[in-house]
Amino acid sequence: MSHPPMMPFEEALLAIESASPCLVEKESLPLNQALERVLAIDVIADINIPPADNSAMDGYALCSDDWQDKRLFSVSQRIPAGIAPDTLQPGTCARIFTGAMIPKGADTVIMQENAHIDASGKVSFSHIGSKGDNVRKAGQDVTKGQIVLTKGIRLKPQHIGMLASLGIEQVYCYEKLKIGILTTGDELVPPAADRLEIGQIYNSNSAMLVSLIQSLGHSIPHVLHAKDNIIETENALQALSRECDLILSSGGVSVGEEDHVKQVIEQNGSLNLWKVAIKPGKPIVFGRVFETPFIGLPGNPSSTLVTFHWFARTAILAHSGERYKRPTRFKVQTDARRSKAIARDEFIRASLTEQNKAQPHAQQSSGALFASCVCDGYLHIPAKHTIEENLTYDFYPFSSF
Ligand SMILES: Nc1nc2c(c(=O)[nH]1)N[C@H]1C(S)=C(S)[C@@H](COP(=O)(O)OP(=O)(O)OC[C@H]3O[C@@H](n4cnc5c(N)ncnc54)[C@H](O)[C@@H]3O)O[C@H]1N2
Ligand code: MOO
Repeated sequence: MSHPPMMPFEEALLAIESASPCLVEKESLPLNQALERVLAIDVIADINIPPADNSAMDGYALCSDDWQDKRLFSVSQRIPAGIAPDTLQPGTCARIFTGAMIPKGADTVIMQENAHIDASGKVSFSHIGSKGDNVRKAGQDVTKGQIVLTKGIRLKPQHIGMLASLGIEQVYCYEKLKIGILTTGDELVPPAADRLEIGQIYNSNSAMLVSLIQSLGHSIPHVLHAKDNIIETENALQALSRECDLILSSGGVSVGEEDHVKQVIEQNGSLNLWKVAIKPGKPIVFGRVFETPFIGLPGNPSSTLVTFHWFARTAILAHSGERYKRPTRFKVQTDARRSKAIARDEFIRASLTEQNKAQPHAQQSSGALFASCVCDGYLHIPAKHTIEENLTYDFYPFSSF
């Protein structure tokens, strides 16, 4: 029996990165609801930040050319933050406070720790530093007309702060994606079931997929489960397609006659991707069913996790308008050795030692989820590579996803 060639990991990833159009519209949100939402427009500054030259210190503003050692200055005005100062009288200084506007005619602020006030209230300065010291120039942070935040970023607290400092209180974000989840399998019962009958296991992928999607900030209108038959699978996919922007499933995508997801997609949509050279997680379906974009992940829980991290997450980011960046990685060595090279890119669940070496967990079965609970991330062994102590490999911490 001949087997179709597997699709290389990198090729599958590129295909998903380039073929996932944005599926959602923009909505306007007040800043207090915009945290972790995806920005739908470029934000251009229509003011300078700071708007005017201002003092970085509590002290005295003067014209640096007027300074001489021991020269006495009279204090011609007092400038707290929030008021418009007068032009500085030549040869004088102004008492000034942090954040207050620098008066015209002054170019430098001397902090009060370096000022000496005599009995008559005149001030001299032991040293002045350089011209411009302690003056925060208008626009030094952001210049009017500058693109400050770009479309596609996920808004973090510092972005919200920046928007507020531009005077923006409503911002356009992409709507959340509505993602439907389908798990499949006769052997699965919900974790709430009292006890397992012979042959049964708890449905762990359902809760795991829900939380993976929650961690990306999207909504999950429906979570369904179908027994291993065409009718239930088809009904569930049809129901999900009515209310969701995207459907994610686990299980039923292998080659056995009990694997119905693939068949239902073939009859009611289209398949784009099939058998990726990745371990764990070879069988993946990427296509459309009843007009709705669909990603079918393998049912083995570790395969579900790995293929979610690499493929579903990538597609979800793109479909939700979020700019995609490959997960952060760093180079590590490993104590492990393996002279045999395999044809698939491997994502080995591994811990980092104090010497920053990756130590693979002993149990790497695609059905075994425990390793990913006690490890730090994935050690990536590219296809056709052996594992050797003196070579370096990419390590992807789970927090990168
Ligand atoms: N003859 C072949 N058999 C298999 C192949 C193959 O190429 N030829 N590929 C294997 C690989 S690799 C994987 S991965 C699985 C993928 O199978 P499916 O995605 O069709 O998943 P199922 O068969 O439905 O289940 C696999 C496994 O995972 C357990 N499972 C499924 N759903 C859940 C869930 N929601 N929660 C917890 N556990 C779940 C299920 O009980 C099975 O043990 O196919 C191999 N076979
Ligand atoms: O790679 Mo499969 O995904 O071995 O379980």
